[in-house]
Amino acid sequence: MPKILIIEDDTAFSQMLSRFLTRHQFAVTVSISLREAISQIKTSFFDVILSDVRLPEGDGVSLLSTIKKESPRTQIIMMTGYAEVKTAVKAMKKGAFDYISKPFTPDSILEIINDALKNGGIEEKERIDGEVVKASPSTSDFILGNSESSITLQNHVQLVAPTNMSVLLIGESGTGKEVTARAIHNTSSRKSKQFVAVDCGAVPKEIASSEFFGHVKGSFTGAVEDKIGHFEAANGGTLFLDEIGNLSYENQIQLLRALQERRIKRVGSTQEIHVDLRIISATNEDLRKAVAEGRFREDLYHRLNEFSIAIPALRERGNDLLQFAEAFLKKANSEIGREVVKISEEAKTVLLNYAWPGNLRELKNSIKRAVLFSEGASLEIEVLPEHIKTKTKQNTEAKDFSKSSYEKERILKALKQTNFNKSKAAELLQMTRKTLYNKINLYQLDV
Ligand SMILES: Nc1ncnc2c1ncn2[C@@H]1O[C@H](COP(=O)(O)OP(=O)(O)OP(=O)(O)O)[C@@H](O)[C@H]1O
Repeated sequence: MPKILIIEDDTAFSQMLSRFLTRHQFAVTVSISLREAISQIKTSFFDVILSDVRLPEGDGVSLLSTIKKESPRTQIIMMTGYAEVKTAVKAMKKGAFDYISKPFTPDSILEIINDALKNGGIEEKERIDGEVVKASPSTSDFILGNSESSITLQNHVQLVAPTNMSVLLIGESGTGKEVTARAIHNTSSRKSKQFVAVDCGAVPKEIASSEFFGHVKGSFTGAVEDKIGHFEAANGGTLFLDEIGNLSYENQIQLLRALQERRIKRVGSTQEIHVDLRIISATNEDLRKAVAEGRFREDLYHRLNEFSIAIPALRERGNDLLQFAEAFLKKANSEIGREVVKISEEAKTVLLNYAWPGNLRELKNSIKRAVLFSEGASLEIEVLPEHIKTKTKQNTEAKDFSKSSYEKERILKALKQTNFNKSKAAELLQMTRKTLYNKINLYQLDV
């Protein structure tokens, strides 16, 4: 169960928030002062800290460096009043994950927490900790697009969704593989059952069996209670295996066996459990190459790849980019309480001229930041990040980001620029830290 620390001196508000988050299966601790919060952080680990900006003993931003030092994996979300946006921006520059303006809606706080957990490499939405939380089928935000590549994508999704075929989604980071997997699940007959997403790169090899198949109490040190695994959690529904290429060879064998037999055993148990699930997996590397190099089992590759879908890079989606940008603008407005109603023509030209190596995720983040810096009702060129204005498709030339040599070079450069601070490098590269760690492993970078 993800752990959240709320730092807030308004006790009525913190109690209400605490009750709400507890109902949504978070383990919540509340601190009413900075001093109390510091002692909590020193003694316990929190996945996410929600801190008020203004606290009686000082500003919540001053806590950031202590948190980053004591617990670098913890994601911090600042809660602000409308007048405190500048402080929030300062907090984000100092490493806070995001901020939210008070008053906020229950949906928006849940969404930011989910994003923060994802950023920290924790799969939250369908977390499995003795109990299963149903994924919310959020297709309402899903944008189809009108470009040829978007239409082909849509046709493939429609075609394969009603079947039981295993689907392999192939695309660069941030192109929307997880969103597509959810769309397939939500259009399938399994939609009323669980969609469970697992980041295979984040599952430590040693405990992968327990993560996938569960365990019984006492089966190993640390198995203090019975736990169901991802397979059982997704029973009847869809299991989404993200970054499948990162699964160790040994774990590939276990996965293949479970898929062939459609039966699993919890670690430490002899009882077989029948599982009926659909597998959707995703990769941003060429798995055929991994097979040829002996890093990925061919039999598993064929089992996962009954149908493959290439998710187009944003630069291949033509003017759909503006449709995405406008939808992200609306979303950012509602999340951060702004009313930027349009994107200026000059800013649109800049957006269309940039190559977007980080794809939709990079566009979404750039629009959100631009909304944050916008002062009027129109998003102007000035609030767009500098590199977007200078690095156009033309001067990025044919340096296709999907080509690993270019990507590796870019990652190394960003790491050097940030003095090997991975959070900052990930920010610069417009990718999540999780993706950066995966890529460091993939390219075997010694950093
Ligand atoms: N069709 C879409 N409509 C609206 N938003 C989208 C769409 N596709 C992707 N997004 C947004 O783009 C971002 C990246 O999407 P997603 O996480 O699915 O990408 P991914 O390819 O799985 O990334 P990674 O390889 O890094 O795991 C998310 O914020 C998602 O909400």
